[in-house]
Amino acid sequence: MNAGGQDACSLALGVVEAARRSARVDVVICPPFTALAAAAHELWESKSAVMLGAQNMHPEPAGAFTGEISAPMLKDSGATWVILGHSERRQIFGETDELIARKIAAAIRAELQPIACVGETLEEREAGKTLEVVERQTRAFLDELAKRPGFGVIAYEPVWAIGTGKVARPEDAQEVHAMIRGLCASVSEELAASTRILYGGSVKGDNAEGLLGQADVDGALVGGASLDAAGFGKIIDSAERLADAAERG
Ligand SMILES: O=C[C@H](O)COP(=O)(O)O
Repeated sequence: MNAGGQDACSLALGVVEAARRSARVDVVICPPFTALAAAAHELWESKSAVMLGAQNMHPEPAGAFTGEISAPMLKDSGATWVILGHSERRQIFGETDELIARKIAAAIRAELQPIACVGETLEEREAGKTLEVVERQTRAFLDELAKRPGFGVIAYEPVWAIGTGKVARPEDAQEVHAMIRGLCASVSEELAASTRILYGGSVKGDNAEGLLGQADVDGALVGGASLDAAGFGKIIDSAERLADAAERG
């Protein structure tokens, strides 16, 4: 519930400018529902390659679900992506693995690209259960992602790192990302090769390169730092530098 209305439009335009410096990085902005249509208009007017996503949706396409937003409604607003299973949805609103899998299936059916989130709490990490928890959460929706390899992405967001300023060490993020990649490979090599796995949790301009430089970290899901276009631009620049270096070998 940040940057609604006009804030979202000026922020979107700031991101559009920052993204123009990058030729290789895919950028998606996910404003609140109420700002989707206005942000879509700004992106269209500016002829930007920046894409638009929402932060949640209901699994049913229509019906008596007062106050909910469906995949077709998001598409009408101009969104082509949707974040699903964010830890705040799991923790505050009690969303289960099963419900999140239904939402992911519904998004794919509606041609919306899901950003499927997983991640352990501090308690689970301290109990040594990180890999077990993330594996359970990932397995719950993997068959849905496998129906369209490369269409959806997975975001690993340790709950203790979200909005806290406590970023995961790059090697710790890599360990979890490698496990998720392995789960994808257990379904198919195509799924493993084509699924982008993002890291989220206190990503900022000054720590992005270390995280994005890990073998299985393909991108970032950015919260707080995305509320400032200049700061977000530094993350895009880091990704661009790494992509450039990879291309040059
Ligand atoms: O939705 C964004 C992620 O939860 C990360 O948030 P953060 O970058 O503020 O830690």
